[in-house]
Amino acid sequence: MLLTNAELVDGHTVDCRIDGEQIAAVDAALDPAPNESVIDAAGNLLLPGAIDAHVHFREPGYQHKETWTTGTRSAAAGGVTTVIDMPNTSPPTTTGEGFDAKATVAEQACIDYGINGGVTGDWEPDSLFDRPLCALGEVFLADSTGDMGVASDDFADAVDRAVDEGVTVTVHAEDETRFDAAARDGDAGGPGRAANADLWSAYRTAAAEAAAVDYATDVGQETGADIHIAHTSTPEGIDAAVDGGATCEVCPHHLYLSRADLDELGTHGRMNPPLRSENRRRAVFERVADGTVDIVATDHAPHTREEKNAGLWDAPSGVPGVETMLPLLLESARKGEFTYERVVDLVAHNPAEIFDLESKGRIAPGYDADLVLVDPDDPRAIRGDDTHSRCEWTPFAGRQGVFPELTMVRGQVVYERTPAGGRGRGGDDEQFSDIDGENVRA
Ligand SMILES: NC(=O)N[C@@H](CC(=O)O)C(=O)O
Ligand SMILES: [Zn+2]
Ligand SMILES: [Zn+2]
Repeated sequence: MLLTNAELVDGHTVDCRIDGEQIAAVDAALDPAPNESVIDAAGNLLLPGAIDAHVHFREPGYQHKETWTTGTRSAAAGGVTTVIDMPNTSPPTTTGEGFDAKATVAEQACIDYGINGGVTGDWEPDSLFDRPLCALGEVFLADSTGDMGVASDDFADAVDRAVDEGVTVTVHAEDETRFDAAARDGDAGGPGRAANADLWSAYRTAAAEAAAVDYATDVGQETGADIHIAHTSTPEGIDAAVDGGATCEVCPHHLYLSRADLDELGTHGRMNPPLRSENRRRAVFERVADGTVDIVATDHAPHTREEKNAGLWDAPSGVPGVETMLPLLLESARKGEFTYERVVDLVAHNPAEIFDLESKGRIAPGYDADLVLVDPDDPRAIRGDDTHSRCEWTPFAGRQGVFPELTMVRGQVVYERTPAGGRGRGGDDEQFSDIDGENVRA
């Protein structure tokens, strides 16, 4: 197959030949071979498929929130060709058996994936490390969805083990002892007392993040482990990660939303770590734009609308995001808030490097043909009803995103939007193919 006249983020216009699952050649002009199928990509930007290094696809255990089928379709429609799935499912991915249960359902994936191993007081590292794990984590230094918070000793032991096994440790860094209990208990959300969603941000303090990042990076430096700090939400947390020799990620919700949005979002804006002040959001944005932050990943954490509509203290934490990450970043690039090269670093080059996805993340001969075509000048409104996640809502409703025209995984078109039926999203003009996603470690 030949993609012709595609523009790369460095401004070059190229033809790209795909042979089977890999990119065979990238050149200014390639002649189609007899019988070679040709896709004219003139006017489109050609990007490496995005790697979302932090998703919760909920299966096994919580299929009413998301499944591997709905989660990976949502990913494909958003230009994500590889995901790394987190262990807080049921059973949790903390034993060999737990891993196998997830590996079986993950075969429904229509994009490629990695499966992480989780750590709890009673995890079974021996059987777990027998399996083709992508990384360890997220290891929860504070409770979040799934109540998998670990004690410090267990964390340190797990990091030791990860060093022996040569895997990266992704850390959920919040220190519960630094939460502001008064913010919670001052408005316990009891009968008749509506708890304001902003109290979640007041409760799970910014200081709790920086303290936990310091702790995790200390353990990392003592052991020589590769520590990756998940979903950093504050400039202090990012700077602590960098100072401590760790890599870090920022989620779209901490880039584009702040406490100022909570009036509108209500409990749908509750996640861990929580939304921060507009000042902190801007400082986080700067660190993403200037390259301080290594990756953007979504922490795609779907819950049903019904679940999210419970009172503040009862609603589960987490927001979906796998489908809107690349579109939001491309819209920022379109508006000049950062460069297209930066976008590709954040969602392709850097995650591939951090998580040792050797055949992924680049448009070059020999790499997997995980590719996305977008019309960079055609943003659309984001709507919950248009997304393909089972939860069918998004905290980014009303914002603009630049969505893929076509997404390809290892040379197979998995998602395509055809202009024929008018170019609205979510209509008959979208097509998915049920290709067989593969475990990146298997
Ligand atoms: N981020 C969240 O608020 N929730 C995540 C868990 C997590 O990443 O902490 C979830 O699985 O729901
Ligand atoms: Zn987390
Ligand atoms: Zn998470």
